[in-house]
Amino acid sequence: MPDSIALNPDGTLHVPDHPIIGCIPGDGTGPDIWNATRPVLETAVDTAYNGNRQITFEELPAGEISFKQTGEWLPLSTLDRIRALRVAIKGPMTTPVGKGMRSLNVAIRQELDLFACIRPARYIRGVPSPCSRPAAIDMVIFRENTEDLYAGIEWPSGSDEAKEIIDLIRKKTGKSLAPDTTGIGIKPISRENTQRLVRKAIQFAVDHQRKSVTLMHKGNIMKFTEGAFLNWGLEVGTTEFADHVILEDRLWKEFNGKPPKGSIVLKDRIADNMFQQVLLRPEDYDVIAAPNLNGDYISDLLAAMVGGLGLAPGANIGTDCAVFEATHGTAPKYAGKDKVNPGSLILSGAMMLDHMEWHEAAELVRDALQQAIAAKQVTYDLARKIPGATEVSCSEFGRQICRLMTP
Ligand SMILES: NC(=O)C1=CN([C@@H]2O[C@H](COP(=O)(O)OP(=O)(O)OC[C@H]3O[C@@H](n4cnc5c(N)ncnc54)[C@H](OP(=O)(O)O)[C@@H]3O)[C@@H](O)[C@H]2O)C=CC1
Ligand SMILES: O=C(O)CCC(=O)C(=O)O
Ligand SMILES: [Mg+2]
Repeated sequence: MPDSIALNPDGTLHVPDHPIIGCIPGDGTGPDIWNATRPVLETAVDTAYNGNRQITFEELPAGEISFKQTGEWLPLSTLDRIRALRVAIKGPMTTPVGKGMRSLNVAIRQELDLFACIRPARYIRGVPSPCSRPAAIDMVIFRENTEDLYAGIEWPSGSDEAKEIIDLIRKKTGKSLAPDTTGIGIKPISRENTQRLVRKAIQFAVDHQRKSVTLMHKGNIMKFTEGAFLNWGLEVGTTEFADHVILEDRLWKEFNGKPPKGSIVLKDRIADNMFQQVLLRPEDYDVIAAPNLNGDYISDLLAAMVGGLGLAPGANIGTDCAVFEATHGTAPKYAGKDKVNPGSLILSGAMMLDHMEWHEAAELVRDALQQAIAAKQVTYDLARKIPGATEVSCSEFGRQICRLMTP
């Protein structure tokens, strides 16, 4: 009988052999990539466990489809059901620009307190990359997922609230802002939310024998938000992980730049420099911990470095539940055309299987995806850059991965 995933008293997951997992197909190209991904995950589980394990996907309403059917963009019942099921996978959802409702994707993360957005960027052989040494790219972003400018505290120019804040700023700082044309946005960054994110990033580095964790911030300019992110992050590293972590100045003073075996170098980089560093010296960067906006920006850059958004997976992880989703958005111009690369959601599904400790199935998915790329039967985004490649549709790419997994 299908059953929900539960939490053990120590916080680990208890996954039954027939778990129910929530799924939200999403908007735009979301249904295309979800329809290609679902059979891949089902086939992987069936093959890895000889039919003894099976996922039942339960579709949950959210986004445009939900609004048309129920009048609600993100029903509370969907959030409750994800809480109860503990694990879900979703396609992207549309957010209007400069007007309209706030992001449903961000709302899911905030409402479920999925505080860590984890986005690996690892080069897959055969994928075209704009970088000269793509094989050196193996980074994992830990993006704070609940606060920063994404908190959604903002007022439009000319509103009473904006004028009130502008008055307050004038009184407190003596600085005049143009009262009628200035829009106001608030950037909250807290010690608690920073430290739980950085803690998770360093713990990941310890558990996976990674070489460094880099705190990416703009603390020279935004001293009490991004600068505080750095200070609070360093505090976690140097107190809670003192046995593992070594700071860069000590690394050079005492070890001539060569980290002692088993240590994790805790670095910090100002955000603008960080963009050129990862491009020019990818081997020097490993785990990256960043506030929400920096994490969003660097995610798409790292995705481009390993082949584009079509191959960029992600996970939103909290204490009680987790929601897996691609890094990219709805790519609306391709919606319903069965064209885009489902690889990003397929690899997010592999992360989900790892999260459930179904590593054999996760490995099958990753291996088959690599084989499909090696066979040069790929979607448009890769086909346009791989000499001699044949373009296949989104669904065909998924079917090909299924075939490659089937004995
Ligand atoms: N988590 C979420 O649900 C997210 C939602 N969004 C939302 O999505 C909407 C569109 O955002 P936009 O800025 O255009 O960004 P998108 O990520 O949707 O698309 C940008 C470009 O990336 C490429 N791309 C995206 N997905 C794929 C894929 N699966 N396979 C191959 N290439 C892909 C395409 O490039 P090319 O044109 O070169 O083919 C596409 O035009 C917005 O409403 C935004 O708010 C955005 C990000 C995340
Ligand atoms: O929610 C959105 O519309 C955009 C979110 C986004 O870009 C991201 O999470 O990477
Ligand atoms: Mg983004």
